[in-house]
Amino acid sequence: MSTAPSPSDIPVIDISSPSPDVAQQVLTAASTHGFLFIKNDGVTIPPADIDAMFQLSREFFHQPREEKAEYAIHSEKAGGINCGWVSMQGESLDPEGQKQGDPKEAFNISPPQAPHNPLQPLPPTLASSSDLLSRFQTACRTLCLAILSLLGTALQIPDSEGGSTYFTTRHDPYLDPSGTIFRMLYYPRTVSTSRNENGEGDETSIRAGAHSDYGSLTLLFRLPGQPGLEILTTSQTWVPVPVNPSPSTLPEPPILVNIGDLLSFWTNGMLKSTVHRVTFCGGEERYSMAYFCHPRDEVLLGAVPSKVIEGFGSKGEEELRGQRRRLGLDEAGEGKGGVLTARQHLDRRLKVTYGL
Ligand SMILES: O=C(O)CCC(=O)C(=O)O
Ligand SMILES: [Fe+2]
Repeated sequence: MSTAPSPSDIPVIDISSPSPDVAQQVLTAASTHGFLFIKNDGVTIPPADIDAMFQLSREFFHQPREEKAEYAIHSEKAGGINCGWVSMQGESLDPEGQKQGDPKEAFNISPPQAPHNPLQPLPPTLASSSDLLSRFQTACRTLCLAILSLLGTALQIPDSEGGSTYFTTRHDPYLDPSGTIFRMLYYPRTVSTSRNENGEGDETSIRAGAHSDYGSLTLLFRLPGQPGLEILTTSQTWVPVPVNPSPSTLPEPPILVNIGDLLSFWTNGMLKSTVHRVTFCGGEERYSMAYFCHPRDEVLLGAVPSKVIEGFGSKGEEELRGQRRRLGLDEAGEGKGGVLTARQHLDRRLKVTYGL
């Protein structure tokens, strides 16, 4: 009897010497867990920059509310549709499962290297570290492209269709705008007191509601001693994902990567866009950072030309059905048959999240 994969099986993959074997390891993790750890090589995303980014995040979120509110998301000063500051309870990642929005704050920053994006005005605390911010986002992008290239290799996309560059060329922000966004997250210290009749915490014990990510890949940075992230396994149980799965051998926490909805659609459900959430787990203040990598807006999410995906066949259907349910696509009768563009998919998700 096969057992459901558990987060303790999420592999730590060293991609510093890319090879077909490494590519296969990435594909296997992406199609069983939808999550994988990438060993931090100390160069692509220097640990010192990760530390400096967390320090910057602390400084920013600890400022008085007015300083942040000036750049509130959807305000004129925010600088773009999904940019700027999200206040406590300003966002609901699981609108059906939660009465209130998530008890967290966020600040969304658009890519620095996209010439067609209007320059996003940043609050002084962040603007004074704009070099660090740009460098960090560029490094995140480099890592995402390396992973996308490995996926192209493992899926054996024919060279005539772009081979290992199939995904990377579709992510080039110089050609078109994209939904790529970098997000700093702050979960203030809060005491969860609500219990239901079974003694279980209700939705107030949730810091970020159950959701899957919207883009193609997400890089997630967390801090040791700040747990809370959980993934929903195929046996429908919530299991924590450690910050560092092998602290004795890895001095630096590896970088957590998860597959988003777009890559799942694109691969006919072979890659898993796994549902995850953040729980209180002690209720101390918590910081995290997420780099949401998206393809260019106009990219069509039709089938990727891959014999590997064809061979996977209908096994991805359940994954796709779950996604459609989460997105309300079946109920609305939307999106059936037609191939969505990356932007259409993102707009749909943002509408639900922010009630736009
Ligand atoms: O804070 C975390 O650990 C996860 C956040 C997350 O899943 C998200 O923002 O999409
Ligand atoms: Fe997420």
